[in-house]
Amino acid sequence: MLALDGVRLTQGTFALAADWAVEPGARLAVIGPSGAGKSTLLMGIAGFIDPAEGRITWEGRDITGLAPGARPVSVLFQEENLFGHLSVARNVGLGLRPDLRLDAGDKARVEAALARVGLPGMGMRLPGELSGGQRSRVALARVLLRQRPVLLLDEPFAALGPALKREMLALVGEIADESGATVLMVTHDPQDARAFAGQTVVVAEGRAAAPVATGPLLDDPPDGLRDYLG
Ligand SMILES: Nc1ncnc2c1ncn2[C@@H]1O[C@H](COP(=O)(O)OP(=O)(O)OP(=O)(O)O)[C@@H](O)[C@H]1O
Repeated sequence: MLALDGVRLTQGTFALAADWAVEPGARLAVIGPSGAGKSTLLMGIAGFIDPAEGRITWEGRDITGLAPGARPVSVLFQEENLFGHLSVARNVGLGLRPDLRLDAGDKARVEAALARVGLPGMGMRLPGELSGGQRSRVALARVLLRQRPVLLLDEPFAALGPALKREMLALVGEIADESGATVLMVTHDPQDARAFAGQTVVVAEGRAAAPVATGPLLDDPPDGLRDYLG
């Protein structure tokens, strides 16, 4: 279980409170107005922002003081997640070994991860030689290899067209099901939330609310959320 226990995250004068927990394997959409603190929430869980108050636990273990790399967490951001000068295989290999000293077994795992995301045999290419959708798949392959139980997605496919975005969300869903990962995904698109996430966290007015069932929330949103959804 991932638990946010009386957590308060601050960035400058901005503050966000969160006090809830999610079961392992849950899929959560994180929605709310621009600037409300969705990325702040993810960065707090990932360890890029230290909470001013409270603690974050994973399976009962306090992870609040751990560096990002030591947390049971992988993050996929919206911006390009790849190094342009490294081959696709080496970009993926970074998920296994940041020093890129990959032995034969590591290389086989990289190739298997590329095959899993539908890019078999593409390892020698540079990211610039791939389409946007293929680059998203490479970033996903790296996350897959890291095998962390919590996956944080910050609008990772916002730059893709609707059909490609649906395809990528379906792929993330399949991979999350296979690995049992807990997934939190920031999105501005209610359709993504419906398609991908059984539960939704609404971030607004300085609070990341406890997750609630996505369908009923979007069918009959509270006033503040209704304004945001338009
Ligand atoms: N480095 C920073 N220093 C000070 N304030 C910051 C910093 N980064 C973000 N903020 C403020 O924190 C608040 C929350 O930002 P955050 O990026 O978490 O919002 P968001 O909900 O993810 O927005 P969007 O949907 O636009 O990406 C904003 O008011 C922002 O101005």
